[in-house]
Amino acid sequence: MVNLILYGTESSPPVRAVLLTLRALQLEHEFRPLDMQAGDHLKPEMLRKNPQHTVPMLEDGESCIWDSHAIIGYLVNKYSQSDELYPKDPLQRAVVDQRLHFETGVLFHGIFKQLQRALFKENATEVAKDRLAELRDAYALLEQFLADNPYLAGPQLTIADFSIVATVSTVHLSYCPVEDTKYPKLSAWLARLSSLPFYEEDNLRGARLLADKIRAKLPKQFDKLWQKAFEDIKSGAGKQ
Ligand SMILES: N[C@@H](CCC(=O)N[C@@H](CS)C(=O)NCC(=O)O)C(=O)O
Repeated sequence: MVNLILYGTESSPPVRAVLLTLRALQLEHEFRPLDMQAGDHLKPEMLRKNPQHTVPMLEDGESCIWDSHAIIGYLVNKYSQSDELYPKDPLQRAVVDQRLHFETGVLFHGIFKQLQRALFKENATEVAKDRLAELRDAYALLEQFLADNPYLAGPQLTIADFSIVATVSTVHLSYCPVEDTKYPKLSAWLARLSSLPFYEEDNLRGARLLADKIRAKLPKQFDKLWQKAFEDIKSGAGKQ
């Protein structure tokens, strides 16, 4: 009997990576929402469970595990009958791990968190050109990761796809659309992930929540052309 409790907020990309994994593995769990604005994650009982006070945080019986990448690997290792989502073969696993580290170091902490800090802590009203350039470089790398395969770590869906789609879909909907003409493989991959039956509930809904907050902070960057690109994407996003 599985006794899993996930703490977090659905707008958080790493939380959504865990939700996607739980769903793909059909694992029963309880989701305990935390109000991050109100500082729920900093309360003493939460700090005892996770001194780093980040979400997602997973409680499995007596054990607490945090960092989405550690959590999603753990879930497959412990609960999956098959190793498809996180292959045991050393080389295949190294490719998945590389993608997971890319998400942590480059996409999330290198780019996305910097943007969030600028917008929500420093009250910036534009995405700095350097930040956009870094993100486009990251998109170009992802395009290369997808050169020979439909998924980021090979011919089959893995936890690397869940981790990266949670962040990429958020920036795609908020300030840097994955344009089909520039990044055809990445755009097709996003559509492929979007067609998973649980994608809307476990990722898109939360991604939209956060993207709406980010876009509201960027009034100057939304001239008519820019706006139109987003309207097109938004209206098509649920159908992909
Ligand atoms: N690399 C971590 C990032 C976790 C993270 O920074 N989460 C944010 C929410 S998106 C958070 O908990 N921020 C609150 C804090 O750091 O106190 C992961 O993948 O779990």
